[in-house]
Amino acid sequence: MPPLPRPRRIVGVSLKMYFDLQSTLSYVRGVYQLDGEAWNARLDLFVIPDFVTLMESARILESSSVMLGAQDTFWEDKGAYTGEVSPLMLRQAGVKIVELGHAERRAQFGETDEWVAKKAGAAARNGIVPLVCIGERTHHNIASAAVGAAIEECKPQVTSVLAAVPDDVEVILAYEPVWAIGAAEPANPDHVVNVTKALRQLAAGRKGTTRILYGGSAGPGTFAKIAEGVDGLFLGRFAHDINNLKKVIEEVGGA
Ligand SMILES: O=C(CO)COP(=O)(O)O
Repeated sequence: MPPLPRPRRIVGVSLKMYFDLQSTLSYVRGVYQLDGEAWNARLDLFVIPDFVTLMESARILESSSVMLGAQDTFWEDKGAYTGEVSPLMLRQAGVKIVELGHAERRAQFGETDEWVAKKAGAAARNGIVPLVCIGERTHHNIASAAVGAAIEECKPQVTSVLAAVPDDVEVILAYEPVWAIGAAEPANPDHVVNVTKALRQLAAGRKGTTRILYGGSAGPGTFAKIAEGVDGLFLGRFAHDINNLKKVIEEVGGA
């Protein structure tokens, strides 16, 4: 099969719950300053702060191309759902991307593929790009077995989401092997390339853009080794130093 044309590259960071209010806003201001770098590198840049700082973050990023993301959403727009966050309101607040099904949410808050798919549908319905995190929980020692097992585990995570969103909307899939999150180093590059190539085939027939990111202890030096399989990186801790985010933007633009 001929290789599929590749979409525009994209780099972003989720702050999870690492920062307080002031440090979150100062980080978002730092990302705003990198808008020009991202433009020069011809890639999209996004930042995902917590819910509390979303409105203020939207104001900071207003005059830039940096895309604002949220860390989750509920699947209904309105109603008696105490404590949940509406995708309609996220869109009204300026959110362009919503992260769904992160491994931490799946493990600690019981997120299922079914919920993630419903949330992805709700995001798409509201004109927000779903960024769906997928990945296998355990790592097999034998490389060939590890690839096959990872693909098998990721497949239902992907297909349930693709079935829940219209074919012509953009979807971002973040391949984040659970065992590589919060680790010292990212997953083995061959493993990432082999798994993401297979995941790309699952979305091959879609009319909408599907971009595939890698996440899990990613930082400067990660992208070049896996560029064959992915369209960018989803960063965590190693982007807390904003200079690392700058380096990654340059690397992803240059690779
Ligand atoms: O989970 C991640 C991004 O969503 C990755 O986090 P770390 O890069 O801190 O491992």
